[in-house]
Amino acid sequence: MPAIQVDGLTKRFGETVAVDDLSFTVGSGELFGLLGPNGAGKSTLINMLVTLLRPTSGTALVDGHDVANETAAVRNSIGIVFQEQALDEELTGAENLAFHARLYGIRGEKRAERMDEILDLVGLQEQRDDQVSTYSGGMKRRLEIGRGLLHEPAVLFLDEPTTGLDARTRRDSWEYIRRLNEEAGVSVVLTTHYIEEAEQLCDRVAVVDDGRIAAIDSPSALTGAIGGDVVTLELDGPTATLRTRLDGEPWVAEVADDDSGLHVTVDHGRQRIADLVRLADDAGASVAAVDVREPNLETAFLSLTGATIAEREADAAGGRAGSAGRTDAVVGGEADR
Ligand SMILES: Nc1ncnc2c1ncn2[C@@H]1O[C@H](COP(=O)(O)OP(=O)(O)OP(=O)(O)O)[C@@H](O)[C@H]1O
Repeated sequence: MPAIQVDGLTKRFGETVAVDDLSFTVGSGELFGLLGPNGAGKSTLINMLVTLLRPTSGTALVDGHDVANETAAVRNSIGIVFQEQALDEELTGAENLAFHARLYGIRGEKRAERMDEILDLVGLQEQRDDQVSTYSGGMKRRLEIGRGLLHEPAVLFLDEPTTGLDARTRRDSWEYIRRLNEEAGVSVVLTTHYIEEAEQLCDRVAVVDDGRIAAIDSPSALTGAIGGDVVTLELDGPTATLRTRLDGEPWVAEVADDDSGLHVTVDHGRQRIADLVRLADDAGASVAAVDVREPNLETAFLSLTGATIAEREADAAGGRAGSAGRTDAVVGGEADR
């Protein structure tokens, strides 16, 4: 049984289509990422999957349970870590876990055992009796992740799990997330707007843009699909002859030009620089500068959506400033239906 099966899932807020007719499957045991800029619809999607928002249309099964009418079963099958921290800072790490375990009806010896396992898994055994207010940002995040795993959920949802952490702590967090995915055997669905996080951590990534999935595949397949490196030649002199010559070269996959220069797509860009400079010389154009961009998820995102994540976020910030319509209380009124 897949961890998640989504069919035609849609969520509208008035005129805004936050999630637009999505269909995809997350395999059991998979570490699955939703990558997209702020405002792409990732949180809305997650909130429907964890039963905090009712879909406008479409269906979603989590661990085989329907999010629209098997709310309790879905909630028992999942762990959630939200963007905003939700720990009691006055309590110790162990007390935070114990409180949560009680909520889930985990009692007696079982509770002590499970807490021990979790504290080992997230590397907080030594600090279990320290007050959470003394924890670093990374430790707090690990405690929250551990808490989400206490009741042995089939699927763990992490909404922007490393936002606000410094680069080093972010990398450490990836280690823990990978470990719990492997050791605890839990399927993980995380949202991120960090390209590197999706690339380094996820088995498969859905590129989400404007409520839709632009592509879904492993990071290497997504980057491979753009095909080759892009060598940009900044040129002095006419470029028409050079363009024609390049079009005739079997090792050149594509040529495009704009104000910044001639963009030549080739395999192994660095090894082709000498050839490109020679061809330019022969064609009467001299090369003022060369730049090589090797494909990564950032360039894949760009080629799939026509903009970088940063550009999309700037657009969204502009749009948001202009509309006062958004209510941030995503669960408002819908949580306890
Ligand atoms: N409760 C709401 N009421 C009205 N509009 C909403 C609501 N929640 C989200 N939206 C809109 O739906 C779109 C998707 O938002 P969503 O929060 O899901 O994006 P996101 O990718 O998760 O970004 P973020 O990381 O900022 O949460 C945005 O245009 C947003 O303004």
